[in-house]
Amino acid sequence: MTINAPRSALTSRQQLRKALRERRRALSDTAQQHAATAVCQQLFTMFTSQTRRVAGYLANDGEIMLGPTLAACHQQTIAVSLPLLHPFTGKHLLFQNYTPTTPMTANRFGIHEPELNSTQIRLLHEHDMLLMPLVGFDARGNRLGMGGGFYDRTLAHVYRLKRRPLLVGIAHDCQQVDTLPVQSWDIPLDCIVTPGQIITLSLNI
Ligand SMILES: Nc1nc2c(c(=O)[nH]1)N(C=O)[C@@H](CNc1ccc(C(=O)N[C@@H](CCC(=O)O)C(=O)O)cc1)CN2
Ligand SMILES: Nc1ncnc2c1ncn2[C@@H]1O[C@H](COP(=O)(O)OP(=O)(O)OP(=O)(O)O)[C@@H](O)[C@H]1O
Repeated sequence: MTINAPRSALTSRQQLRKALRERRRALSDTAQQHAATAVCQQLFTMFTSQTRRVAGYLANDGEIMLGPTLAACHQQTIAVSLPLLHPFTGKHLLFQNYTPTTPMTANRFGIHEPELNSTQIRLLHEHDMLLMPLVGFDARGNRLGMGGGFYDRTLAHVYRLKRRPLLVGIAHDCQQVDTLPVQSWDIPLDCIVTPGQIITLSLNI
């Protein structure tokens, strides 16, 4: 598939990404800890007795930490997966089962990910919820990520699945902007969770 976008749209996306990444990196440790706890509480209002497996991430670059959420999932026997960069394409993500004893390794961005173990890979449809770190978002559910297109490529066919995970963006409130330029390849989110709000965008919730 060839994906084209006007140069002006790409530039403003890049400028916005830089500004919003600086904004979240500027948050204090205390603000980060409050955010992590608040998001954990928000997410646990969304989990149900049917929630069996959630894909998270290990925070990087000022993203909201999911430590409290993943620990609470572990306690409540909700299985957790983490993303790892696809070893062959390098452009997609795989999701692998994660427990506190999983061997980890740093990927090419310095983010820790599970060491590849094919028996522990979990497919998209095996997840009830995918928690995706956002660089920016708007109230309509448009999302800006790190710019690698990893989530967009990985989720390109998610709507064709018979059973699919809820797509939940996680961000600080200060990452909200009025309107984000939309790209043709963007995958709409079902919901955005911040420490201060839950924005519901689809009827699936
Ligand atoms: N915590 C976390 N894990 C994640 C993601 C994420 O956004 N957050 N990803 C979501 O996609 C994937 C990794 N994607 C990333 C894309 C760009 C950069 C990044 O820092 N880029 C640098 C340039 C780095 C380089 O090329 O050496 C930069 O833009 O400054 C990091 C991760 C998989 N794991
Ligand atoms: N389905 C796809 N197939 C091929 N390339 C894609 C696809 N989706 C996105 N891309 C490419 O990925 C690049 C980054 O996209 P974009 O700026 O939307 O990143 P992002 O949404 O911030 O990143 P991410 O998905 O990693 O969070 C774009 O250059 C785009 O061409």
